[in-house]
Amino acid sequence: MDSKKLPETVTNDKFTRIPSDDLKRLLHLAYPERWRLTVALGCLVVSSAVTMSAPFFLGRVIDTIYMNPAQDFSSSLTSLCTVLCGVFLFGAAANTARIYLMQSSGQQIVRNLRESLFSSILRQELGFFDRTRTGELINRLSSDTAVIGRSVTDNLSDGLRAVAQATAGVGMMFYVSPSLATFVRTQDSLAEATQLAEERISNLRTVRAFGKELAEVEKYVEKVNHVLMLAKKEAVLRAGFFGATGLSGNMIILAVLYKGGLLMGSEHMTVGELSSFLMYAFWVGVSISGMSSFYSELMKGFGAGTRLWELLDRKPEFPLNEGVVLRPEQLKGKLEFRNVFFSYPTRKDAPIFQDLCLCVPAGSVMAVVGPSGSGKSTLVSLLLRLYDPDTGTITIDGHDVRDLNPYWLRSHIGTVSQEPVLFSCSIAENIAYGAADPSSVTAQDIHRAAHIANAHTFVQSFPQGFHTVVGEKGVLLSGGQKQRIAIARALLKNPKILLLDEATSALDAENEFLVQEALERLMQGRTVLIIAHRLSTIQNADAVAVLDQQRVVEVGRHAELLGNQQGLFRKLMEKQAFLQAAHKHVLRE
Ligand SMILES: Nc1ncnc2c1ncn2[C@@H]1O[C@H](COP(=O)(O)OP(=O)(O)OP(=O)(O)O)[C@@H](O)[C@H]1O
Repeated sequence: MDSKKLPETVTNDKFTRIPSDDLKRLLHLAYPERWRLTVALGCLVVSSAVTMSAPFFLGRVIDTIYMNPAQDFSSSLTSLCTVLCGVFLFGAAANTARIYLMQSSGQQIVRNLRESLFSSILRQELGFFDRTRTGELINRLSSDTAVIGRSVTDNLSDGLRAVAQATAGVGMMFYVSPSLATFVRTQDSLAEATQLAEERISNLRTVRAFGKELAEVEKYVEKVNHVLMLAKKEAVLRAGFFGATGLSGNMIILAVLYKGGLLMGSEHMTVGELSSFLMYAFWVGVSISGMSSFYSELMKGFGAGTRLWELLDRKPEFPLNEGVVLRPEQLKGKLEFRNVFFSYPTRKDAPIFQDLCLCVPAGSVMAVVGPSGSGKSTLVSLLLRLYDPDTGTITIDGHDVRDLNPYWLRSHIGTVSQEPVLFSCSIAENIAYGAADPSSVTAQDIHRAAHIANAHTFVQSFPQGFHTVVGEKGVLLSGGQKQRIAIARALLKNPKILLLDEATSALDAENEFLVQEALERLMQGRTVLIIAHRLSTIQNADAVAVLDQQRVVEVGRHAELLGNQQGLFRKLMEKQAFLQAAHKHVLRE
């Protein structure tokens, strides 16, 4: 059968059958908590036994009252009730302990799951993040993990109790399968809505700048309406199902009363026996609905699990911490791109580089220029091994970066980008982030780096100095200030190789001078690849590489390249000079 034609059936099938591998994985998660869970199960047995014996003993109590109306039954009633009271207290204590143990181990399992999931997410190659939405990952981390945690503990214990209390009614469980498929889809659309909200909130400045709040609210409303529609469908199915089970429970009790009444009339049954029977019938009803909701909860667990396992098991395309580590004296910093062909994994049909070659001698400064979109930033990503070339090699001192340990590689490459990303913590912590071991960085190290990066004065002028918290992505700082913090961070890393992306945004003259001076200090004694926008940077570089048509079309010193009348570099410079002149002209008017 062609399974492609039946997506719905396939989805339903996936969630109505209990996949044995998934069951194993769920149980495996619970393994570290086995002792606590075993004690909890013991408590469950005790409390269930007490619960199940209650109707029997309560029947006895009723019989004691009704069967001996003439005699004095108060002493036997008192002793029976005292014993029962003790038994119920014991049962309640066991139940309390069970709930506590189940909940705490559930939380522990959720915690462990979140830890491994987060580390698995952070290990993935960048291409994975190009394809996967942030909101979806956040949803996996927060809600799916909690669903799974509940399904291995709370639900498992409730479920076991339900199974123990009623062996009948297994068939009823399968009633719920349609509502399960609906549930899984509800979760997915919720993830979509969350993703939209997350992206817009984190980029609120852009939303506000374009005055798009209302439009964004409309988009979000559309998504949550979809969630609501699915949730309503689920509610109808649930309502129908639980309404039906409630009705069947009542019908059972009515039938028992009718038949029991007749039996009592013919003196085949005592009133106590009938009461016990009724209570048992009631319990069977409760247990059946308990079992069905257990089944649906467990299925939710499997649904969430399937998505989580995928993420947990996903092997990153390249390793994080394996490969060759060079000795410090082996690392000189010579960079070479040899016949590199590259396209981004999400856009394989759009080649960025075709047969690109470029060599940067150790300790030299190479400025890269080229039209927008020519791949300047991509060169940086390839050197950092955020992506691998499709063919060709990239080497550092003759070693293919694919053979080098990516951790080691990145720890010897410093980067400062146009819009440096700072974390929402203090300035001191942001600077220390550059060091291999931030906890060993002293306040003096931070102050020294800030001095060299021309950041010390402005940081000290803040009331809280280096303890000032910079806000999400550093929004509380100006562009030039962020750059200088990023330079201080790169200084603490002390890398052999520097990859710089010069800011295009116009800084005021003083800020520009301070950033420029800090950058020059940072560049000293290192191999530098700089995406250059300023004429002074291009003029001072040891060589300039011009990117165009998916390759390096010209390399040479600034003066040499300008000498080539037909060259792209000259054209680019003329255009820039023209633009600058036009800009000045506009300003003067
Ligand atoms: N993560 C990505 N996934 C898919 N395509 C990408 C990705 N990043 C960049 N691109 C594409 O690759 C091409 C080169 O981008 P890149 O950022 O390297 O150019 P650039 O020369 O640095 O541009 P600019 O000067 O405008 O910053 C562009 O067409 C861009 O759309």
